[in-house]
This record gives sequence, C-alpha cells and structure tokens, in this order.
Amino acid sequence: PNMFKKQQQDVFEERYLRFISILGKGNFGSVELCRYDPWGDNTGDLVAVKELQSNKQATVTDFQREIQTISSLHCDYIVKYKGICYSTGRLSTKLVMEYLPYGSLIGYMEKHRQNVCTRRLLLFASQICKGMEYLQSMRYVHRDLAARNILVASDTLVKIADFGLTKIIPVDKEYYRVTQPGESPVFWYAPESISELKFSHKSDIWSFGIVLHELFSYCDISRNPKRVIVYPEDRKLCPESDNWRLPAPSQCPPKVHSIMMQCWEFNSEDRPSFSSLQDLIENSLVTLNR
Ligand SMILES: COc1ccc(-c2cccc3nc(Nc4ccc(N5CCN(C)CC5)cc4)nn23)cc1
Repeated sequence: PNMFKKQQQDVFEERYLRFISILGKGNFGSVELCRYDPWGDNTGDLVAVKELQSNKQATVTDFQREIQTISSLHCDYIVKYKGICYSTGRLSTKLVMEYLPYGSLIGYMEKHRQNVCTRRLLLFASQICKGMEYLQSMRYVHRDLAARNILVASDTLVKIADFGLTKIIPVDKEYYRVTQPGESPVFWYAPESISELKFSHKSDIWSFGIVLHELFSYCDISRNPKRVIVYPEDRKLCPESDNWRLPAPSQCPPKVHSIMMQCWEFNSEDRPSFSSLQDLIENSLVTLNR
C-alpha cells in the first residue's frame, strides 16, 4: 500500500535552476536565490537553494538529516520544502525551498522598525510559537531557535527556518543529549543545555524567551549588551548562580517581560509549554487593546 511509498521527492533539474544572487552564507555552505525556469521564459518560480560547501562526511550526513527533517514538516509557520536537486557536477545534493521575499527577521526589523507596533511583534511571536508547537507535536527539538533563523514571508507572516541542528527526541526520553558542545552562541541556550548538553522542548522554550526579547528589542542586538554566558567551568556567569536575567527592552509591556521570565525559569519543568505560551501571548494581545 502506498503508505510505505517513499514520499515523492520533487526533483529539480540543475539545468533549469538559474542562479540570481547569494542570500546568505553559513559555516555549512550557502543559500542562493534561483529561478526554476524549465520554460526558459522567466515565468518560473523564485526558490531558495541551500547547498553544502564542505564535503566533510559529518556535514553531508547532517545535511541529509536536515533535508529529511524539513521535508517532513507541513506548517504555515515553517519554511516550506519544495524538493532537491542532484548537482551532477559537484556530486552534491541541493535543498530547494520556497523563497521568502522579505528575508531574515533581523534585516526586516532594521529596515521597518519604525512602523512595527507591539501588536505586530506579538503576532510574530504567536506565529513562531505555533510553528514551535507543531515542531514539538512531531517530537522535534529545534536547538537553534533565534531571530537569525526566522524569515519574513510578508508584513504579517514570519516562518521558522534552518533545521540544521534539529533533532528527534527518542520515544522513551524527554530530552536529547548531544555529544559535544555546538557552535551556536550560548546566549540562546538554556542552562541545562550549557552545563549538561541536554536539549528538550523545554530548552526550546528558553530560546523562545530569548527570541521574544530579540523581537521586543527590534533585533537591535547591538543596543542590548549581550551577556556572554561562558561554559560551566566559569559557573559564576551561569544564569542560575546569580539568577541574572535580561532586563525588559525599552517600551516592552511588563506582561511580555513576565512571559520571557517564565521561559527563563532555571528548572525546565517550571517553564510554560508552547500551547500555554500561545494563551499568554493571545492574552497580552487582548489586554493591549483595552
Ligand atoms: C544563512 O543565510 C540564509 C539565507 C537564506 C535562507 C533562506 C532559506 C529558505 C528560504 C529563504 N527565503 C529567503 N529570503 C531572503 C530574502 C532576502 C534576503 N536578503 C536581501 C537583502 N540582502 C542585503 C541580504 C539578504 C535574504 C533572504 N532566505 N531564505 C536561510 C539562511
């Protein structure tokens, strides 16, 4: 029966994939804006194409897992997978995704911060929360939730992107333990992720709290002194020891800062779930209007 049929992967032929510009580079490789134009008349779709630069086996395996992950996700608040392109020349696979014209949330905030009101920040927050709720329902832990990994589809729609570090929680466990510290800045990491390399839905909640702070700081990360939390050997800087947390960004409603503080509870069990976060955000939206 077809439920065992491998999901038909849309294959994009490299010869019709017309390079337009580089959208971004990471330590993995690059993401390019291309037009997939089989008719050769510029009527084809614009797509974002991610390809690996290094062919270190580890990254190839990670990239294949990323493709596996993103192709299994179907949610309005997660960037859409379109297919793959087998690049014959470089014997590498390219990941083809929908192109979001407004780019990264950070770039969008820099450009449009004057006319982004609190209501819109809360709309974006609730969309990210819905995307994370869906991800959790699929037993995925993102592990790299940050404003830099949020893309803007329109003035009223943002989507979660970049599933390079996403892991599936094993059925019998509540968390995923990585073998070595990652490269991501620990600023977004929950204390247990720093000290025990443990990642769970509750550590994603901590990162969501940081994203909420980024949103209400208009991603102006330069303005907020980034407290670099060093690794546990230097325990005095870990949040739990001196209980230090990020202060409310200017003009941030107290209710919203209290939501952030709940996400930053030291004990992961005390943090809200994405569904209760949804209610807290809706609730602040409502009280905003009064
Ligand atoms: C690490 O860099 C990237 C770059 C692009 C993507 C990505 C993945 C999946 C879909 C997708 N849509 C867009 N759109 C987009 C649009 C504009 C720009 N910028 C335009 C202005 N430039 C100065 C900077 C890039 C960047 C991305 N980017 N994008 C992910 C990571």
